[in-house]
Amino acid sequence: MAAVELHNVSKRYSGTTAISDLSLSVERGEVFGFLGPNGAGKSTTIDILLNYIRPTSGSVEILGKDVRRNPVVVKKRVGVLPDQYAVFERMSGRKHVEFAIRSKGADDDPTDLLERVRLESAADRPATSYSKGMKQRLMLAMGLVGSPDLLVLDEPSTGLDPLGVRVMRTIVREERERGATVFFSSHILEQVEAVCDRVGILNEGSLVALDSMDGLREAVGASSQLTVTLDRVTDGVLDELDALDGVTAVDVEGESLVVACENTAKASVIDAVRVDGNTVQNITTDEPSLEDLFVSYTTEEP
Ligand SMILES: Nc1ncnc2c1ncn2[C@@H]1O[C@H](COP(=O)(O)OP(=O)(O)OP(=O)(O)O)[C@@H](O)[C@H]1O
Repeated sequence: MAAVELHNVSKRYSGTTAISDLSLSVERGEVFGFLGPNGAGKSTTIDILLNYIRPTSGSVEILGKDVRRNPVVVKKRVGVLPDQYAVFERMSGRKHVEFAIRSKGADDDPTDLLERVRLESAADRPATSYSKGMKQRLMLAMGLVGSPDLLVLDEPSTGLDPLGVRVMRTIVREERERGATVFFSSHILEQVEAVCDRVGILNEGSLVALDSMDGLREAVGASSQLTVTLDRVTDGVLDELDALDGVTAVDVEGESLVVACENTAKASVIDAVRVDGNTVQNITTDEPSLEDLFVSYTTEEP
């Protein structure tokens, strides 16, 4: 049984399509990164899967239950770190956690939860006096109440200090070890890269990539750009490169050739440019990063 299933979900606001026919399945025990630039539709998707808003069409199942037909069951088994939150006036961090425990009918020890998010020394201060990162860690402690089967983290790294980023990563790993599923949304690839098993990239309301981190790395690593500076660029060199398998583009910049090619073709490129007795003066390679891949998926046709 999947932890999260979206079946052909669309959401239209007057004049705006926020989500378009989105289908997605997240397995139990998986840490899933939900990536996309601002306005891609991440929060809308999360609001639909948490049953905060109704989709225009399509349906959502969480842990095998339709969220519209079983809202209470779903709520009990899901922990959320929301994108937007406010703390209660005059209530300490500890009181916030105790409130969450009561609301969920759980029996967690508030001190344990506050220690997990490294707020033990500030636990009895009013939460209104916390920094943004501390408030976010407090919300995370509240999301962990009741050992949820699914933890939904909406943009969890915004506003976090380095300690907060470490706490977040540790907790995601601990939750995965416990067997929980984590659905982690972010517009920052680096933050999902460190913890996620699989990522989906959302752009303008549609999923444009869905792969394991390793799969994405392979896709990125499969091609690179070589810049080869020669003593002179001859027609013979260009003909040789044109004829090579795995070369996708060649640009001439003065005495340099900028060659886009598959990684496996790099050695042949270096051999080919030596035709006509040319001498190689310099070679540099430019490997695209996962960040480049994210940008390419979200700004142009991949
Ligand atoms: N209540 C609303 N009324 C009208 N349009 C909305 C509403 N909520 C979201 N939208 C639009 O839907 C689209 C998706 O917004 P959404 O907030 O889901 O994106 P996001 O990926 O979460 O962005 P961000 O990273 O900035 O939070 C945007 O074009 C947004 O303007």
